[in-house]
Amino acid sequence: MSILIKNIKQLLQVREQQVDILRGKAMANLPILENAYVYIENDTIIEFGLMEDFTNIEAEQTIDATGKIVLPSWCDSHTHIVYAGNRVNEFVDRINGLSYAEIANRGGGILNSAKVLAETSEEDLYQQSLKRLNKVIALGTGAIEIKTGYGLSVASELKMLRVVKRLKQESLAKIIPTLLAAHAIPEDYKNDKQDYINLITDELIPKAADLQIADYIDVFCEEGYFSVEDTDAILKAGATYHLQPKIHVNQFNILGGVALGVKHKALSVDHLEELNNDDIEALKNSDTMPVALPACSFFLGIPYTPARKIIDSGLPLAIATDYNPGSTPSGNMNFIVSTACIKLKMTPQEAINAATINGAYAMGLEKTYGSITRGKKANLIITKPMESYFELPYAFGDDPIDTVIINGQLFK
Ligand SMILES: N=CN[C@@H](CCC(=O)O)C(=O)O
Ligand SMILES: [Zn+2]
Repeated sequence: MSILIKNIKQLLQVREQQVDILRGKAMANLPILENAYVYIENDTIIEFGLMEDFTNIEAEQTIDATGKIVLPSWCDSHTHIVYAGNRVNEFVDRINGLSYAEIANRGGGILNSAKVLAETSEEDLYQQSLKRLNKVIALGTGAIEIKTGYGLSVASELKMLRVVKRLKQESLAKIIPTLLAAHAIPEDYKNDKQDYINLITDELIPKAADLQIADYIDVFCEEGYFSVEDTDAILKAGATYHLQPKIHVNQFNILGGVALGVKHKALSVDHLEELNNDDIEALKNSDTMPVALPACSFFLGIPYTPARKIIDSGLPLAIATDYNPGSTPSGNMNFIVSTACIKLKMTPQEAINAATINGAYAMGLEKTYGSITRGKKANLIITKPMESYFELPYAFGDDPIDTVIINGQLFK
């Protein structure tokens, strides 16, 4: 199958040379071609350029993108989209004054999702998750990380990983599985946290590694969940099985998880709603990507990650949805890009870089996704007609997308 997209008003994120990561000031540069074309064959970007340099290419399908913007599909590097049911009652409880922590302390929160997931068949869990996955692909996401963490037992965590594996096999989108068994202390272990940690390090990690069913390891390093010492032990066990960390840190409290993540060569440290100078210093001269999750801040009413401080310190930044039933029941990357501009004070150029190339980096996919580069995967968004790409973040809450191409195939 070959597709030619012609008369593109603005072609965004055009990189002649491979770029792995954008840090600091480099995030302000979003390379664009005005009045351009892209040619794809099967699942690969073959050629692109200006219409004035276009010499006829015979394609099986030609799309006229007059007045429209084309860009690489979004790379969402942090989600929990495999879950069962929802937590809409807790949403109402929070409106009525309870905090996220108070709900969790009453046995709600992650434990509530774990209980429902345990009672849900694997097939049902797959179908519920597939619906969400297809919804976010139609919203422009072409590569997505999916975490476990609502299993909290060997059997249920493996059930979640099998569901992610099936999504990965059956979807056109690129899917990256992460083992987040250390998401909360299960009810049965509430007085024996160490026993649960041992179960993760001695049983679950070796099993997941043996099945080659997880690419990364995650821990929720937070008061009331896993301490820095717990996180250290779990990441050490993960390293034995070559599972690189991508961890939840600094969502509510600064415990020292950022420096710990850097010490363990984490691919990313995510959340960072709370961040101090020691954290910034720890991230300098590292290859760890800070990841902001602005929709979580929006939904919970907690501080936004200080993106300006991060970028102005010369660090890179990625943005992701955190799609999950408790703190972010939305996987709309278009909204994330808007929120990054409106609330994190990122420019449209920085936000789009954070949601494409840097998002790809935060999943280890920077060589194959995240930019319009010859040889990369043909995952593209064609927008509805607009004056300029600034309208993408500006018209927040709109669905700006006309067509989605995933792996060289028309999805929407
Ligand atoms: N903070 C930990 N995990 C999720 C929320 C999980 C939940 O509430 O179900 C997050 O990233 O926000
Ligand atoms: Zn999360």
